Amino acid sequence: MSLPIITVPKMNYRLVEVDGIYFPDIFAKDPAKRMSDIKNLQGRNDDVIIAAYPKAGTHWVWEIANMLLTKSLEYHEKPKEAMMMEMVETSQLEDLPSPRIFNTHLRFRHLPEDIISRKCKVIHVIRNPKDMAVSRYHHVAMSKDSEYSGTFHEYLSLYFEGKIAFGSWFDYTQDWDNVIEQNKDYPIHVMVYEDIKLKPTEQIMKLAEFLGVKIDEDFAKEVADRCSFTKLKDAHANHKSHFDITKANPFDYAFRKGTIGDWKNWFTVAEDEQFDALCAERNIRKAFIYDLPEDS
Ligand SMILES: Nc1ncnc2c1ncn2[C@@H]1O[C@H](COP(=O)(O)OS(=O)(=O)O)[C@@H](OP(=O)(O)O)[C@H]1O
Repeated sequence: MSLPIITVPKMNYRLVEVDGIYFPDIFAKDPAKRMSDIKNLQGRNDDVIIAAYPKAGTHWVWEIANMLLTKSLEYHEKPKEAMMMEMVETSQLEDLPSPRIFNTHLRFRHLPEDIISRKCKVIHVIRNPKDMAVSRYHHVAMSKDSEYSGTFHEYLSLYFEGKIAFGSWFDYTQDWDNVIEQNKDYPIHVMVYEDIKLKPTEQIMKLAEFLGVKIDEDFAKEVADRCSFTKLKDAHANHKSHFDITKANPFDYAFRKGTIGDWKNWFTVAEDEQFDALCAERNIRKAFIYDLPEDS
């Protein structure tokens, strides 16, 4: 069966529509098979999944979770397979040592059935969607996979329409919101990028509790420090192999700026209003649209 394919203007890769999301055709020759292989992946009770829309801070949370689960402040060279579970053959995921921490941009319904039936812990990371739009634009403009040659404003139109990898932020957010609402007995811990940024120790303590890891506040402080933007960026500069896919500085898009509210430097007033109107139209809950107070 041939799947709908979308060619995105000024973007190197094409998007294949599989089960309601747009899958970049560079990740897999047969995206439908990849999605079905993921569904069939054998789980382990201590698997952890970090699920987030692109640019929510997935890799940051991965480092924090890894330090907590291993109770170590060492930087772990992230296995390529842990980058995004949908980016690699599932056979590579099977061999990873425990505890496996998988990153994904997929929806809850796409996750491995065995992992879900074991009630493995899921961390759902959210971030101000306007900042994610800016961050994603830089990613696609810098990555040699996408080599996006449009302007920020052209990209933002695609973002509003959802014609981008993994689909619309509005759909993604509503989908996860419904899942959390309807599966109250499933262990899903929501982390807000801005909260981690502003109160890292508190957020790390809460994550440790969710993961069932006993730590004291001093350890949480040390994890926060080791995972600060500057230190993580430096650490990853030494682990080049995972981020060597860009044509410019290979680390610029993975650890670009790490700030709250950069969208104000990029959105026009009209775009800001359009985005807010779409949020209202789609009944997106305020909790998903973090913003800085006016006077900050
Ligand atoms: N330690 C720390 N502190 C604050 N911010 C951080 C940190 N680490 C990563 N980042 C920022 O997170 C953005 C990348 O998000 P993801 O890891 O989810 O990207 S991806 O979807 O996996 O490509 C990207 O955001 P922008 O800087 O706004 O582009 C990264 O810089």
